[in-house]
Amino acid sequence: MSRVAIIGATGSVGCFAAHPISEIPYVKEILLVGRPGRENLLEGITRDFKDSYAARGTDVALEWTTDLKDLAGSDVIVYTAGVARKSGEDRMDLAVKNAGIVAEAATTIGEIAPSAHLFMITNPVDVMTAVALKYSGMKQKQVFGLGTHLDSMRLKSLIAAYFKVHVSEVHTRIIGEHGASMVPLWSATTLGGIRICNLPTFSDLPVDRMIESVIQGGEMIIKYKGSTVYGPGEAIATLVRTVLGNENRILTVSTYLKSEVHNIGKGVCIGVPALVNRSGVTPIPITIEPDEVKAFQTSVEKIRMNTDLIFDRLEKEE
Ligand SMILES: NC(=O)c1ccc[n+]([C@@H]2O[C@H](COP(=O)([O-])OP(=O)(O)OC[C@H]3O[C@@H](n4cnc5c(N)ncnc54)[C@H](O)[C@@H]3O)[C@@H](O)[C@H]2O)c1
Ligand SMILES: O=C(O)C[C@H](O)C(=O)O
Repeated sequence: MSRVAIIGATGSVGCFAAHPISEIPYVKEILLVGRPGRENLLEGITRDFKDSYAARGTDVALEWTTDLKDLAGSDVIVYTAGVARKSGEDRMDLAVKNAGIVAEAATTIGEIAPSAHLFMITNPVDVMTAVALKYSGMKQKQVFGLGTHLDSMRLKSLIAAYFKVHVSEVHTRIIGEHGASMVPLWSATTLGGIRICNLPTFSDLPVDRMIESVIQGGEMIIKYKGSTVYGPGEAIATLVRTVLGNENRILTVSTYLKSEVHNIGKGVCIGVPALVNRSGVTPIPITIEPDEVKAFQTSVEKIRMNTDLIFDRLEKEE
């Protein structure tokens, strides 16, 4: 039975994620991690959750801490600490601020919990995954980010609604940046197992409008309600369950690329389809259409440039 730690647990997404994570059958302990000075808030959140566990009949031990040393023995560490964007900002605007926070924490995590899986949520998530990987010194398989999994779920929801089918009938994937340069893989999108491009009605599908809606998905929610919570929270729990349950699912997460996608993106952390199980995350080799290759190349270069800028800056600060 496993222990999951959530860093940034006083924040919107970290706090909510503790709820679906507590429903995962393999989870026996949850540790909520917050900053010193937030003790009362952490105690209040913990008491409130414990009431919900009693009401639901959940047998999970829940504790809180402000000391990263308590991460020892964690199986999965979900990292949600850092600043969130406000409406009108780009996720990349958070890179400098959050990189410093992530680099410091990742260094400690690598020392305290070197065999855990480190699962990054903090934005810009692709760049933060690279920072966490470098500064934790952990293995590539162990450090991954939510990447374009949430974007893929947003597209899945739009396609299901358009065709009036259950979401489970839709398989789709967005790869690349969790941001404006994301790349929808229509070539890998199926409805009831049939390639969507082979459906007579595919030409009517408002693909551009759908992708724009996914790109703007986070922005619109932040504009209307302040932060995205339930979508990312459930998506986080899916990944935690897949790892702890050794479920061998193929999910689109941010991971360290070698040559898996047309030899593009070596050394960059970005969203690609990956096998997810108890050993961690392994990107799977794929072949995609020429226009998708071109768009993925553009997305990779954007993330590579921003990651290099952040690494330079962090090195200068050391
Ligand atoms: N990848 C995704 O799909 C996805 C989804 C949702 C949120 N996010 C990102 O997750 C992060 C958290 O989002 P949120 O809405 O919960 O934000 P929030 O402002 O509600 O919470 C931020 C959390 O980080 C902590 N924090 C802030 N500055 C810190 C610092 N200097 N050191 C340590 N901890 C610090 C806060 O105490 C709080 O617990 C943001 O970067 C956001 O963009 C990513
Ligand atoms: O959009 C954001 O800033 C939050 C998150 O990345 C999301 O897509 O919900």
